[in-house]
Amino acid sequence: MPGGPVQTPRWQQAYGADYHYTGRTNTALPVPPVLEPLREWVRQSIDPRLNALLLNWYDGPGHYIGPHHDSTKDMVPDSPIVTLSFGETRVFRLTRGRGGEKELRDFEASNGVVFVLPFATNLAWKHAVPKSARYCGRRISVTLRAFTSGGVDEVVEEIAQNHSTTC
Ligand SMILES: O=C(O)CCC(=O)C(=O)O
Ligand SMILES: [Fe+2]
Repeated sequence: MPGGPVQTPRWQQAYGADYHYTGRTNTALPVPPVLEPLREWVRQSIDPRLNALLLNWYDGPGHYIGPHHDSTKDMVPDSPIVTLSFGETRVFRLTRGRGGEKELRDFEASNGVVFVLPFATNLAWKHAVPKSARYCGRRISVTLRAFTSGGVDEVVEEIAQNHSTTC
């Protein structure tokens, strides 16, 4: 159904800035306090421009994300995509090319691991978190991206304005 709800084989929620992917939008909620320390740590340790969060929950063998490039619409040029992994260990897979020419790199996304995907790598390689019958637990990934507009600061500003009183 064009523009209507679509099944996603995992749970997903954006915070701070709407997240666009494959023609769809995940509408953002304000960043909850529980995620602020993660956002701050990533901004201080990796890149202060990272302003938007996306959470993915993978529950059991049926949940996955297929090979894709992250959309760079509204993304700050040359900013990295950072992924924090929590819970069940999964494979984070990079692929490039097709058929016999296909290159594949698997990384272990275990609890507490941080991946930094440079902007150019996202353009050159697809990434995926494949499904497997051996998964029985839950993995939560927190990804951070830098968007030129609609970032966390604007959301915070908007909330402040909506809740400001004149008296
Ligand atoms: O869960 C992950 O590690 C990857 C998530 C992802 O690729 C995405 O949200 O675009
Ligand atoms: Fe992605």
